[in-house]
Amino acid sequence: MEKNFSHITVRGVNKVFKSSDREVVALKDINLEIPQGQFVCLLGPSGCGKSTLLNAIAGFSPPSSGEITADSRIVTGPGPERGMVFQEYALFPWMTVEKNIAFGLEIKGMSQGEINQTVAKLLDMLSLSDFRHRFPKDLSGGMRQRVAIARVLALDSPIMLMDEPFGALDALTRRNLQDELLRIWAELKKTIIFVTHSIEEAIYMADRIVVMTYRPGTVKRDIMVDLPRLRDPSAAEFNALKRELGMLVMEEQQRHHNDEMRMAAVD
Ligand SMILES: Nc1ncnc2c1ncn2[C@@H]1O[C@H](COP(=O)(O)OP(=O)(O)OP(=O)(O)O)[C@@H](O)[C@H]1O
Repeated sequence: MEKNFSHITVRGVNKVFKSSDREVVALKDINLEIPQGQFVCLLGPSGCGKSTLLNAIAGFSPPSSGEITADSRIVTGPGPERGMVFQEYALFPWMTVEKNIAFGLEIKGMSQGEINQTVAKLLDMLSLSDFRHRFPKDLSGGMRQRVAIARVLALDSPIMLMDEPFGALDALTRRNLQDELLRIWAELKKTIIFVTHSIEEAIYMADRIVVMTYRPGTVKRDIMVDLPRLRDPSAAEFNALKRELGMLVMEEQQRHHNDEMRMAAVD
């Protein structure tokens, strides 16, 4: 039997949303092979299907047709090998930071000793130790997102799916967390699929950038980024790639705009 070396495969995936008066082809014939340990950014303007694709890989919303595998198993729903980090933190407001991180481990039935050890390691890794007894409402956006990342890391999933995780943060906090995530990724060798509509963020973070088209969502360009890390956003190569990607994204942004104008004329 042929061995599957890709950590995630997406084969011939289509997704159509149907309502009484219209049909939206959110994904059309998406094919991706993602090896273990790769950091992939899905890039494109609003509405090009980035979240739809991520949710299909997460198993939250199955494709209309096609097949997705993770760890060589067909995805039919959420699974422990895939952890998800959302833009909106998704923390339990009634639990402290350490309880939020411990929650998934308690569900898994881990012993209290092991839980304490894992939580302490993650608090340290994400510089949260001084905040362990705080509730989410008493944390900044950046700190909350650190807790959200720690929660997913606690489950030790080899695959992390991240939907605009830093989209709501100010520029400085965002860069800080980007650096933390790169450090954790290098240390723990996770496979990461990271949705963003920031071109700079994609170039700063990714091994590979998949640029998507607006309606139907297809793969417009699949680019390997081989700039040395840590990347310097002021470097000439960084900016050359930024210009190239800017053109690609702008074309899709324009299609989005034209579509909205057409819809407004019909309504
Ligand atoms: N539940 C749904 N029902 C109907 N249409 C949907 C649904 N979810 C998404 N869509 C449509 O599918 C297309 C892709 O949406 P999706 O949210 O995946 O795009 P995106 O690239 O993630 O955008 P954003 O950056 O704004 O989150 C859009 O045209 C959207 O309107």
